[in-house]
Amino acid sequence: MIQRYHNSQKEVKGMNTSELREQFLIEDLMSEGEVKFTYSHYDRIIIGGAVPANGSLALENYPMIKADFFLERREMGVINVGGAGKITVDGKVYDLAKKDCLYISRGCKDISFASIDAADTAKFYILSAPAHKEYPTTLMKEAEATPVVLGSADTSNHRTIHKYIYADGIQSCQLVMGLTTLTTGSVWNTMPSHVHDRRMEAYFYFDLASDQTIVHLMGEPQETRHLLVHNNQAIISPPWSIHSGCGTASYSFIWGMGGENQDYGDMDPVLITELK
Ligand SMILES: O=C[C@H](O)[C@@H](O)CC(=O)C(=O)O
Ligand SMILES: [Zn+2]
Repeated sequence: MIQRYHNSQKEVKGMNTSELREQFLIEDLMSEGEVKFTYSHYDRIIIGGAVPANGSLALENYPMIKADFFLERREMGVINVGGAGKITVDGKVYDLAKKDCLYISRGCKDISFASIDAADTAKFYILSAPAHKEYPTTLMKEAEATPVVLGSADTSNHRTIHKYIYADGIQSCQLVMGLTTLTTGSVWNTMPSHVHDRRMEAYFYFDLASDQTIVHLMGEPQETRHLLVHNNQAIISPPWSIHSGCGTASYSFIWGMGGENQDYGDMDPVLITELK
């Protein structure tokens, strides 16, 4: 498990490309046969990926969290972005097709990830946040999440948002999670952009062609920086930072948050004309 500490706005203004990437980009997340985690000190979110191939991968305990087991004091959200897979939670098996989401309760001990077909592996994107109580482990299929369509072709940001874990969806202590898919030809996400000082956010980009890229914008609204992000990579967005991106082709991404509230609409919008 890799650890990433906080950075102040002032510090970030002075960073060069590699410093920004070291702090805010997670490049190596989905690796066949492995489970990988990054512990971010923004709201103590753990960001991870599990790609089981032949045989299942167990969720192990990590000395860094000083717990008896991973979810002793934590909750977890998982979304599959690959082929069909299954997650076993204390003996109960949940089937996750692509874009299905599983919330796993605090207190669950034996968790393992598996693919149905080793030639078309599942790719599980994982977020975990500290949790003060148990909420039921709940599976939500993509079709069960009410889609919200935003943007338009005129502004190249036509996209569909699926909300899974949030105040009006799967119940959790603090985790918020969902995914957004751009319509072919649309390339802009989260524009107009926003900040939410009450919550950090992480984006995980997927379904981007391997020879394409996304110019991800971060930073204070009047002090933006960019990260060139490739398929299956994640970014960490501090609470004071915008998080928005423009792809060289269409793509999807998982957004997830931890912090003060689970109100999806808690965003302080930034006018496009005020961005610098
Ligand atoms: O706080 C919410 C998040 O930034 C995302 O849900 C935004 C998003 O998916 C989009 O506009 O496409
Ligand atoms: Zn946001």
